[in-house]
Amino acid sequence: MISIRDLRVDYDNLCAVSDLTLEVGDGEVCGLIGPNGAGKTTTMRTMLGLIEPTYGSIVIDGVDVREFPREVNAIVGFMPDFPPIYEDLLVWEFVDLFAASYRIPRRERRDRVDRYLAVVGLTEKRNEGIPGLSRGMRQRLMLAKTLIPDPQVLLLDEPASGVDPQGRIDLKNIIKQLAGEGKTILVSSHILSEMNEFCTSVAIMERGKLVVGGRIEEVNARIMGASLLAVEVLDDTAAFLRVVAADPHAGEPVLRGGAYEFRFQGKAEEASELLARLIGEGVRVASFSRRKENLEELFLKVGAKELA
Ligand SMILES: Nc1ncnc2c1ncn2[C@@H]1O[C@H](COP(=O)(O)OP(=O)(O)OP(=O)(O)O)[C@@H](O)[C@H]1O
Repeated sequence: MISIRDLRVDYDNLCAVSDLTLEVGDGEVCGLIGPNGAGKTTTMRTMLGLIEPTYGSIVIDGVDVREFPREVNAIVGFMPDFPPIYEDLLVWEFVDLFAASYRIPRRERRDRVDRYLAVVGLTEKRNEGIPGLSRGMRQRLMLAKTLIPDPQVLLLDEPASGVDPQGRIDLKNIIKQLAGEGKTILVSSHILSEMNEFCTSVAIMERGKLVVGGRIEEVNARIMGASLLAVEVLDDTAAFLRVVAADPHAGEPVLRGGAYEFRFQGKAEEASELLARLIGEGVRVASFSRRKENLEELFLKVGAKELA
């Protein structure tokens, strides 16, 4: 469990994180999302006790980071965005090196190394050299290394950055599996498209501040509305606009690429009733589609300050 309260972090004159309150429970994957410079890395480094906060508290699994930074290090596994990697080792040797640094006895090490290579899907690469690994495989190797001490909490800083699409799917599945085992995971990204598939909650940061946060469904319901409707009408736009304006679930239509788009807070049945009313009023509907808004659109909106 991660619990951050009223966190503020300053670098000299720059406030990198301000008023950040965030909770991530066991078995949860929280997506820490924001553009470059939003404060994601600073937040993670502060959670590790590497940066002293100006004020606020961070408690991880009941341990206060400020008071007991060493204890926190035993609970948290951190994977930086571009971690150093020793090129002249074999895959298993790299993980074994870290197992040795955690003083895991030699006889237990082999099992431990093989277990985590299997978790990250690198068993087949066990005896290969690191230079031959793709960026995605390197990230998985770093994850195996991070998992060696069996941390309850994982902080993954942009793990998918520079990774190809298949590599991202692999990472996503591994993260899901780890959450399924009850780990608490905070994963940062500025690429949103795949985050909504495996995160249980999101915290969207912009210039050090949390702009929106909460469980994915709540964020969907609160901010994005249930769905987005796109309707293409042939002629009678006035009648169309009148019917939509009278619908309690519909937001204001905006003409985009020949179709009117608007947020719709109702269910599928209510969307279907709206379509029936439009047709009943003589509006010639050429197309009518309803889709869920995804996080990427939310992020664009957040960036565009539409939520103010
Ligand atoms: N060591 C430092 N000294 C001074 N300013 C810093 C330092 N590290 C980061 N910053 C500044 O703090 C702000 C937050 O940076 P941070 O790296 O936490 O953002 P981020 O969301 O992780 O971005 P990125 O995706 O680029 O890593 C930025 O304005 C950055 O320039």
